[in-house]
Amino acid sequence: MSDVLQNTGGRDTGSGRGARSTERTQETGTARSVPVPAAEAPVVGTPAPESPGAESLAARAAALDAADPLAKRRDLFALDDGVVYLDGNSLGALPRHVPARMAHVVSHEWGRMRIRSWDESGWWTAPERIGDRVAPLVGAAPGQVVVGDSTSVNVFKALVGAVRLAGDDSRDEIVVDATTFPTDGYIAESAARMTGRRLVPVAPGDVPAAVGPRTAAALVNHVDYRTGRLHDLPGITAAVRDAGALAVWDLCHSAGALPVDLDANGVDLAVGCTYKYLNGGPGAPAYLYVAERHQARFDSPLPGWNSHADPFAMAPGYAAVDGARRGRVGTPDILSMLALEAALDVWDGVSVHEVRAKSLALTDFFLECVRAYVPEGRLTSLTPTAHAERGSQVALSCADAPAVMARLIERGVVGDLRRPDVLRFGFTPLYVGFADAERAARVLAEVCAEADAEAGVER
Ligand SMILES: Cc1ncc(COP(=O)(O)O)c(C=O)c1O
Ligand SMILES: Nc1c(O)cccc1C(=O)C[C@H](N)C(=O)O
Repeated sequence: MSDVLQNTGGRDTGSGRGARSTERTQETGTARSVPVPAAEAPVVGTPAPESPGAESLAARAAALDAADPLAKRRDLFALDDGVVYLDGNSLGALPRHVPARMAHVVSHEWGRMRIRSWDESGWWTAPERIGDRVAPLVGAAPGQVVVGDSTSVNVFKALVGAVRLAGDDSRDEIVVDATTFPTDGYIAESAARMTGRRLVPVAPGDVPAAVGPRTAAALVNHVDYRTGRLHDLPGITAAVRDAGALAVWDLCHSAGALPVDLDANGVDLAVGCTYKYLNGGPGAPAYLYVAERHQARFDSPLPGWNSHADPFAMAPGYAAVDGARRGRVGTPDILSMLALEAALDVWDGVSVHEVRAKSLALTDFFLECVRAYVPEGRLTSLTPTAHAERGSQVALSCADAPAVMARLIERGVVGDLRRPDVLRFGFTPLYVGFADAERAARVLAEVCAEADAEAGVER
């Protein structure tokens, strides 16, 4: 391979790691064994002379940043100048204005208004109001997205709801993305058992061939959390629907990073989190999309009182409310929900297409810098080079990934580790710039060289 990086295009590297068994041993976003970076830990400020081409790449980065229409958005976020934050695909950064907004919510709406806030501060309608703020970011017309609960819980609602919408008992299979983030796989397995269906795990690319008259629903991740591979949402959705089944998408790693176009692609149901590219904060509520055409028949497996047509009647029998609100369950987590609502302000005036263009330029440039700085064969890229197959993260693998990520974080380049050997770098176009990408690659090269020197490896 002539490339400095070997590229496995996001496919299994053949190292004997079954996707499932690896995924079941995931650690928290920043590997627990990795020291938390000091907020002020500086990154090397000037190009290291020994890095080939560093000066020209640094100059190119400066020019790209100067021409970047989104560059100013970074000022909206609380970030440390000396740190390159490439972990927004695990936890998005804090928009600066959120603490003051939350101080008002806590001291005034909760502290002074107390119970009146359910009506007068708009708490009761927050799930659907904020759903309508998320909707344009995922290409949905208003009235189809409701915010609340975790992604895991919404996967359950969406998948069981999809099987019920499919109706026909002869549709006795649920197809699931075999490379999925584990929670979706666990819940799909449970949903299959509960609904008396057989679970059929297949790679996303094989879903069109796997669906047929026996398929009730297919659950697929839009972007693979480990490799950063972007799956073909339009093509897979069309194949699933042509088979008479329902397409359910997990958008955790795509919403806020690239256009999703749920309505235009005829997606049936979708879920996603808001704490990654949407910057809603740790544990921010997730969302559920139910296409309008399905809403009247959507039969939630969690019919709590918040989705009752007349919740305050407190009637013993359940009667579902109309619309996206049917996806609600119980009392929403108002503080997290209002933090998310405030955080979404950073999207005002931003086009998702502009974000996508910058995301691709950033990941291209990062890969170019890694190729220039890191000796050939030291790292293997798991992220596809084709734009049509790439999300907004770069995943690089090497045998000593845990030690490499620990050193990177010590030096202020914050990515994360997915055991056993994946270094993940998330590029969040609203606050990551080209100079960040160049610095991250340069520090990565230094760290790899140090680790090699200590291990007595010559390249
Ligand atoms: C693709 C995907 N789905 C689901 C989840 C988990 O969702 P939650 O823990 O918020 O329920 C994550 C990340 O945590 C994820 O990356
Ligand atoms: N949700 C997380 C958490 O509560 C702690 C640490 C990490 C996370 C994550 O979101 C992990 C993430 N979904 C991933 O892609 O690996």
